[in-house]
Amino acid sequence: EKVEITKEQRALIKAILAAYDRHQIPQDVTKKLLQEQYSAEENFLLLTEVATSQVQVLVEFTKNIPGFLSLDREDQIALLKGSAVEAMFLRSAQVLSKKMPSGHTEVLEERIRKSGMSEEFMTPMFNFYKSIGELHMTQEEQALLTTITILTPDRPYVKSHEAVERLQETMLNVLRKLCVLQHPQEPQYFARLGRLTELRTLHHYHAEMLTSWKTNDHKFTPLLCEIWDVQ
Ligand SMILES: CC(C)c1onc(-c2c(Cl)cccc2Cl)c1COc1ccc2cc(-c3cccc(C(=O)O)c3)sc2c1
Repeated sequence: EKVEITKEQRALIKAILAAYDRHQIPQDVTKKLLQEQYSAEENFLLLTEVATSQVQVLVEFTKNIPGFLSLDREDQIALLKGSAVEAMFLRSAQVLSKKMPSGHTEVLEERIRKSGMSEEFMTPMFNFYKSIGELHMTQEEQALLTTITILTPDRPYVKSHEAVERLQETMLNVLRKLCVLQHPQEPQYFARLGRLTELRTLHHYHAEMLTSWKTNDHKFTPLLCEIWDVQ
């Protein structure tokens, strides 16, 4: 049967896309990735700076997700803490899969590979980046996928599970229709997007990455310590 996007769903896509485009890491932060010299310390510091800026951007973006601010306040925090790593994998994946004209791709890959991270995380991380690159997501799909990741009901300490689930379901319905309309040649496309739940295993790896950095006495910013419960 014909897939129709309703007026409300179109308004939802417009609001989420506008928020996604409006909240970006400032140029002066991302420009440093291109300029500063290379060393494990410098790379780690730059990645920490960009990640911190990305969290600030993520908080602003999340506040513009229709319905998010009407959730219980503690649940809003729990959703942000629970999804930050996954949202940042998605964002850095856009950069690494040459989706961004900014020319950061090679530089970012180099700095991530040489940031003092244990080798064992490189393979799963760059496999994920490769699978994202092969999806050729549109801007709307990226924005909606980030929104759906943030609105995952089963994060630690979320109390009103149903309220979050209802919001996420609304967004999933829109994304499902978008995928059919924007990738008619690939009926499995939405299912492939769903397989990004491998994001969760990356989240698990990331917790170990943080520990390995910490044991090597790497410092994080107060915001990252708060959102990742480190220190
Ligand atoms: C604290 C730090 C050492 C760290 O710990 N774990 C991770 C991580 C790593 Cl490695 C990989 C995945 C996820 C995480 Cl969370 C990080 C670095 O995380 C980030 C987070 C966001 C972004 C956005 C970027 C970016 C570049 C150019 C342009 C743009 C743009 O949006 O224009 C964005 S780079 C970048 C690096």
